[in-house]
Amino acid sequence: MNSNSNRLIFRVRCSSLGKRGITLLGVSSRALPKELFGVEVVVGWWKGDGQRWIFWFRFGLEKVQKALLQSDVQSKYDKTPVTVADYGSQAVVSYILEKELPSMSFSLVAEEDSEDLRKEEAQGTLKRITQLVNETLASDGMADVLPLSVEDVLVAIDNGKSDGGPHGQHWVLDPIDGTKGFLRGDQYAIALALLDEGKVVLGVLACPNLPLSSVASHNQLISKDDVGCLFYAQVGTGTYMQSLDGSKATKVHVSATENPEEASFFESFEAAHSMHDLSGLIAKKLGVKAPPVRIDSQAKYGALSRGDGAIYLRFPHKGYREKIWDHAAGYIVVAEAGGVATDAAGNPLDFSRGRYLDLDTGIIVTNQKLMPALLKAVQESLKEKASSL
Ligand SMILES: Nc1ncnc2c1ncn2[C@@H]1O[C@H](COP(=O)(O)O)[C@@H](OP(=O)(O)O)[C@H]1O
Ligand SMILES: [Mg+2]
Ligand SMILES: [Mg+2]
Ligand SMILES: [Mg+2]
Repeated sequence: MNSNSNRLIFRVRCSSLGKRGITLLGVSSRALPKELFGVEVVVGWWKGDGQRWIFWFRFGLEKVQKALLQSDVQSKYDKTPVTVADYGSQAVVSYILEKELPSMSFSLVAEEDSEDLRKEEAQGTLKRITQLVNETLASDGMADVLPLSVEDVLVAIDNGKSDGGPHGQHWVLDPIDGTKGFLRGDQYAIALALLDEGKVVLGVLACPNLPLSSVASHNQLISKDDVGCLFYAQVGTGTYMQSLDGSKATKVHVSATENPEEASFFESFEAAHSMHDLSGLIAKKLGVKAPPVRIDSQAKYGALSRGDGAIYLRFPHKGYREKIWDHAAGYIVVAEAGGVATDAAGNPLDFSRGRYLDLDTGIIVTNQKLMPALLKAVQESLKEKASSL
C-alpha cells in the first residue's frame, strides 16, 4: 500500500459467459487518496458481440462511520436502526447497477426503501444522504450525471424494487448489514448477491473492520492496518478472500475439524437477534469448549469460510422472519468454501421464496463432518427448551 494513501477500495469483476449467468472474473483492490476511502465493486458482463462491460461503485463508509451525527440515525417501523450510510450505500449501488446493466432487466431485492425519507420530518436526513451520494459518485468520475437531486436519490433507493422469487435474475443487497455494529464502531458488512432461478450464484461480502487474522482467539490486539477483508464466491469456483489493501486473493476453506471440542462457534453480538441461551445449550451438548465468538453482521459467514471457527448458530426470537439479504452473500461464501447451511430441521436454505427465508426455527452453519452431530444437538436442545417452558 502506498504510504501517502491510507485508504483503499476493492474491485470485483464479473462477467456473464453463458447466456444468463454472471461470472466473477476476479477481484482487485487499489489504494486511493486519503479522502476517498471506500469500497468499489466492479461488475461486468459479456454482451452478445463479446464486448465486456464493467461497472463499479464505491462507498465512503469508513469516513461516515467515524463522523455519524445523532440525526444521521433513524428508527424504522420495526424499531431497528437505519443510518444515512445504509440509505446512501443502497442509492449508490442501485443507481450504478441499473445504469450500467441496461441489457439486464434490473431487479433488486434490497433492505431499504424510500418511504420514511419522503416524510416531511426526514428532509434534513434526505439532504445529508443526497450530499453523501453526490460526493461518492463525484469521486468516481461520474460528474456528467451530477448532481443528483433529492428526488433522484429517492428514485435510486427504490430502483428495480423487487421481491425476488424463483424465476429470473435478481440482485440481493444489504447495503449495510450489522447496522448496530456499524454504530458501535464494530463489525459490519456490505453484502451483494445474485440470484438466478432462485439459487444464489454469486456473492460478495466486504467486511471493512474484520481482522485479516483469525477472530476466534480473543486476546489479540489488532492494528488498524490489519483489518478489512473482502470475500467473494461464485457457484462452482470456490471462495476467495483478500485484504482490502489489494493483496493477492487466496482461496479459503471452512475448518476441517471433526472434533467439536476444537470448534469455536459464532453468534450475533445482539442477544435480541439470536437466543444466546439456546446456542449455549447446543454448544454444551455438542462438547464445544470455547466460549462463543459474538460479532455483528455476515462477517460471521466470512470468518467461518476461512476456518476461524467451525459453527455459526442463529436462533431468532419467536415470530421473527429472516430476510434473504441477511444471508444470501454469506451463504454462498460459506457454501463455496465447503460449508453447509441449513435450518434447524436440516433443510437447505431456500432463497427462491421472495424476500423472506422460509425457515424451521433457526439457521445453523458448519462443515460437512460436524453437521450431523450439530443437527442432533440442535434438535435435542430445542426439545429440552420446549419442555422446560
Ligand atoms: N429481532 C431480530 N431477530 C433476528 N434478526 C434481527 C432482528 N432484528 C433485526 N435483525 C436482523 O439482524 C441483522 C444483523 O444480524 P447480526 O445480529 O448477525 O449482526 C440485521 O441486519 P441489518 O443490520 O442489515 O438491519 C437485521 O436484519
Ligand atoms: Mg436493518
Ligand atoms: Mg442485514
Ligand atoms: Mg442492513
